[in-house]
Amino acid sequence: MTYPNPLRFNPAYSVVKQYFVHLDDSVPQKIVVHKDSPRGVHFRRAGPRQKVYFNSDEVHACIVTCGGLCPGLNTVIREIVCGLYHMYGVNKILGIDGGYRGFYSKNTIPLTPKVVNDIHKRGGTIIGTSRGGHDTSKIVDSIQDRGINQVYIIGGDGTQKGAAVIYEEVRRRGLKVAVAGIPKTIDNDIPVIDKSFGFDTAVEEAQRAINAAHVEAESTENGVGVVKLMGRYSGFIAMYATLASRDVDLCLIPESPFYLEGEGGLFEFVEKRLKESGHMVIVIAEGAGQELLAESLQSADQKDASGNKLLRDVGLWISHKIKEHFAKNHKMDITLKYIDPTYMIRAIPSNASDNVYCTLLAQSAVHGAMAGYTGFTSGLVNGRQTYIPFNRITEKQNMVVITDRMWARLLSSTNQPSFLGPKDLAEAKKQEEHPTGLLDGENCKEDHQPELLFIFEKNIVWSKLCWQCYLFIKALLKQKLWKQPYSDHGSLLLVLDNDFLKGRVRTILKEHLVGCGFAVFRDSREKATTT
Ligand SMILES: Nc1ncnc2c1ncn2[C@@H]1O[C@H](COP(=O)(O)OP(=O)(O)OP(=O)(O)O)[C@@H](O)[C@H]1O
Ligand SMILES: O=P(O)(O)OC[C@H]1O[C@](O)(CO)[C@@H](O)[C@@H]1O
Ligand SMILES: [Mg+2]
Repeated sequence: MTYPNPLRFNPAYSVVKQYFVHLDDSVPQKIVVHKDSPRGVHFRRAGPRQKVYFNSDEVHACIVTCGGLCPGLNTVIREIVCGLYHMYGVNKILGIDGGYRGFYSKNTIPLTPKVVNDIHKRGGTIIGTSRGGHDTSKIVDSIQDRGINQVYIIGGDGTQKGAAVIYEEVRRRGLKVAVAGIPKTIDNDIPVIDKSFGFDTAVEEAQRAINAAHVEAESTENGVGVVKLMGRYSGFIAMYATLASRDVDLCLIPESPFYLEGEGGLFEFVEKRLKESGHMVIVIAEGAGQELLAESLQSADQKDASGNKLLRDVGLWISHKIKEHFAKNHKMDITLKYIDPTYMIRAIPSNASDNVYCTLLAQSAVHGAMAGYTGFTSGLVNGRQTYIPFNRITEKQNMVVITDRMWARLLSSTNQPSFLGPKDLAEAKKQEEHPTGLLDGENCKEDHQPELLFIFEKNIVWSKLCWQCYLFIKALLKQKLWKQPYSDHGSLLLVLDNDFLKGRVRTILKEHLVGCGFAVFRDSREKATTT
């Protein structure tokens, strides 16, 4: 059963030409394609439909926010409530208190346009958030018992995985419930979408910390300012904040391994830059260099309630290491100031452009749910609002591709080392002279014909590698993280003791190495597999 969309009588919208989105409208995921390449994945274009699946009176909606804070959460809540109320005449809207566990352990919070009127001016989330506590069957019981038929779930990669499970359970029970996600990630680590809401605000706020570090550094002789920014596995905030600032001399992100000692190392660069300019600023993403920390601090791995690895403070660690190096070698007297603005950056309200972005995401989610779509995340793809199936959002992580132009821009703006040795650079040059045509890491999955290859110790087929894998393996070799042997195959085996690195390695294995045709051993007893 469908109903005419009540928006057709809305004076604000009824004058818009072609206000309703055609059912067949779609948005391509890849916007730059070659002449003869296939059309690729397309997503449904978001927006109001001629017909809606829910009669406004029967809608009972709820909103939940999960995971860490992000600027704009309150704006999204506000705009879902106002969108449902003003555009569709829905007035039964509940806030779920404190994340997923709130479905079954807390009272709900009634939400009206009046309650949410001013909340976009505040940071945080008025309905609270949490990690852990995802009990699918209790959550869906609660949805069923309360008669909820639209569930709006705002959160990061973990939350969207949780939303996908809720959607499956709702389907299994045959309930008439729309499950809609809104992607939230200050780290910008959700794939497919152009960028996440709150990201611009975070980058803007990071400028204040970088400015402070710069002022401190340039006011003393050999002043070093270190700023730690968020970015568990993806260094986007650090990269964009660095590019925006122009005062940063060195940006370190999880995707680009580095080392401290010796030729081409970090200490050498710091010394050089201090000699040249008398001061320097280092921006470091919290997930950068975790493998180096793990080597020097042998403490047990800890996890948060959602199972995310708790990171060690890399900012504190690197500050200590730099001070220790210069003190030990009596090289020069330095003054180092460490600034950790991480929580300040995510606890603020969203800026003007993020507010508009949040409004579009929220309204798109509302239009989608009202039209009867479910199991989707509302997201901006190539500048267009779309509905993205959960599995596309949860299957991989968005990471900085260090062979993309953006990272190259950063390297050229900071003039920092790439942390590749002379031999690596010679290899890299060779690759440039005989390119495989796969300079964009993203392409390697599709363009390489997978064939079963083992990684032999001295015989890695470099020409088969995409740029990302090339740099990655080189960095691992340098850090001696490949361990011999898996003798019956004569192949190298990657043995990593540290959980964090395993996570990163797994992502790169999945995204790139397998795409480049490598066989991957899951553990020493398993057979090689190309999946
Ligand atoms: N695989 C999963 N299946 C079901 N629920 C999950 C899964 N992963 C995470 N969750 C749930 O999603 C919620 C949020 O997860 P998490 O704490 O990892 O934050 P997130 O959504 O990834 O956001 P952030 O950007 O802050 O990391 C938690 O309540 C957690 O229990
Ligand atoms: O201290 P919390 O709340 O667990 O959040 C820390 C993590 O959350 C994030 O901000 C993602 O939301 C990461 O950048 C960071 O590692
Ligand atoms: Mg997450």
